[in-house]
Amino acid sequence: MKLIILDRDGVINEDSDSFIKTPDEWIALPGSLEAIARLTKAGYKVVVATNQSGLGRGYFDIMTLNAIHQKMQAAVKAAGGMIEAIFFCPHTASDNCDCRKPRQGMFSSISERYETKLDEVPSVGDSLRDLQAAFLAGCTPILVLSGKGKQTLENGGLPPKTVIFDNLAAVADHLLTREVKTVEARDKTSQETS
Ligand SMILES: O=P(O)(O)OC[C@@H](O)[C@H]1O[C@@H](OP(=O)(O)O)[C@@H](O)[C@@H](O)[C@@H]1O
Ligand SMILES: [Mg+2]
Ligand SMILES: [Zn+2]
Repeated sequence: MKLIILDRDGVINEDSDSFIKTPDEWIALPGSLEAIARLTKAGYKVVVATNQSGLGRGYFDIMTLNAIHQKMQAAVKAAGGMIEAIFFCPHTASDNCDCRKPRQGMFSSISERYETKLDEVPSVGDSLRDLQAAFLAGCTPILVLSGKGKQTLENGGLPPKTVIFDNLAAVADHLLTREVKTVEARDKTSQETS
């Protein structure tokens, strides 16, 4: 199974220091919807894992979060892609839950849901906690420089194996080009041995 795990704010859509509190505040980042469509068409299952402490803080309620995600799903579908599932942590840091990144609770849930280990699964984020949760879950941490990504890079301390791309479109380019090269290499090898 080809799986990719995406952080939401700062990767798919613009982030805000005052949180994304309404559907109107949800604005897709340039190229992100098309990137999800390309990954979908290439056979990737696209899953979102997002910290949404705004719920626990009372900045918005679950109906509003669902409306934000309906808008995101409609935008992705209109671009020709699909988000298979959205996992979110509603808690604040003081709740000390297991699902808030950098803890890996959401990643364990994804592994259970899809009955697959997450070794080397690409996991894209703009915050250090996204990368830490991904690394702990055995994924390949991918930092994008959109959202808080540039600040995350400047702050340093990235987990081992982290790879860095400008944005989600560049991540899709990399993953899909790598696949073509793999196929070409396989074809070349099979031609040489035939
Ligand atoms: O990037 P993802 O995980 O999709 O979502 C991040 C949001 O839940 C919010 O997370 C908050 O962090 P705290 O929860 O206050 O530490 C802040 O960083 C906000 O700017 C941000 O919008
Ligand atoms: Mg983020
Ligand atoms: Zn949680």
